[in-house]
Amino acid sequence: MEITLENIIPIPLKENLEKRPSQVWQSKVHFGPGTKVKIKAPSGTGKTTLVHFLYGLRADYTGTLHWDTKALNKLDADQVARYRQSEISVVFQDLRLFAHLTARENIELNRVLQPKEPYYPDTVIQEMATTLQVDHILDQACGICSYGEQQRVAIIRALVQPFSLLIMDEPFSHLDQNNAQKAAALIDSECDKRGAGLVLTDLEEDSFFNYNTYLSL
Ligand SMILES: Nc1ncnc2c1ncn2[C@@H]1O[C@H](COP(=O)(O)OP(=O)(O)OP(=O)(O)O)[C@@H](O)[C@H]1O
Repeated sequence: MEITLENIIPIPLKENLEKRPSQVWQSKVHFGPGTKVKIKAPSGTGKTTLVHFLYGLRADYTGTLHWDTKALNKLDADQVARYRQSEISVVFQDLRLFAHLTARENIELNRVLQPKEPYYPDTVIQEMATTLQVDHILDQACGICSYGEQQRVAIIRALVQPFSLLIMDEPFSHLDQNNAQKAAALIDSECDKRGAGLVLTDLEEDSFFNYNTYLSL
């Protein structure tokens, strides 16, 4: 899928935006397959706001946001659900895991929520968890996992479904360099396997991916 933003202004940030330039807000921007985009911006400039707009969770903006050729606000609930099942995957900054479900159950929900076959067999959960060193907490409730463990579970959850665009909001904020490197390598390989695009927001620069584009907010 392609996401196109045209002249988007978040209503809560409108006054601030009049004081500073941005390469995303009040511009025309495309996100789509095959392109890795890094959005580096200081705290409070709207990274999470942007991710919520892109995923269709918030619409308190002016301007237009298209998923492929349709304005997001013209898609019905079924169409939005289908995109989220098979085209767009996300790692939220606040992760949005179910605290009372185990790590495996959280991941499994995403894996099986497919109209046809799951993209991957369930054995892939164990493989990815071993790669990211969270296999020992797979059967533990997410609510009692450390934030860094939960972050890796949320990353795996995003990777077990099909997608052509992966959006991640500060996905490595609680990972040490070694674990962030492993997670990035797994993400990179899963994106390349699907020919998918990546949009990653963060406070700092990183060398985890070969970004095609860098944008400021
Ligand atoms: N639903 C909302 N309604 C009104 N204002 C909001 C809403 N969500 C966020 N804001 C405000 O918009 C600004 C940007 O918030 P946002 O969480 O998008 O920033 P961020 O760049 O992700 O920050 P951080 O790096 O600290 O996570 C903040 O000043 C915040 O208070």
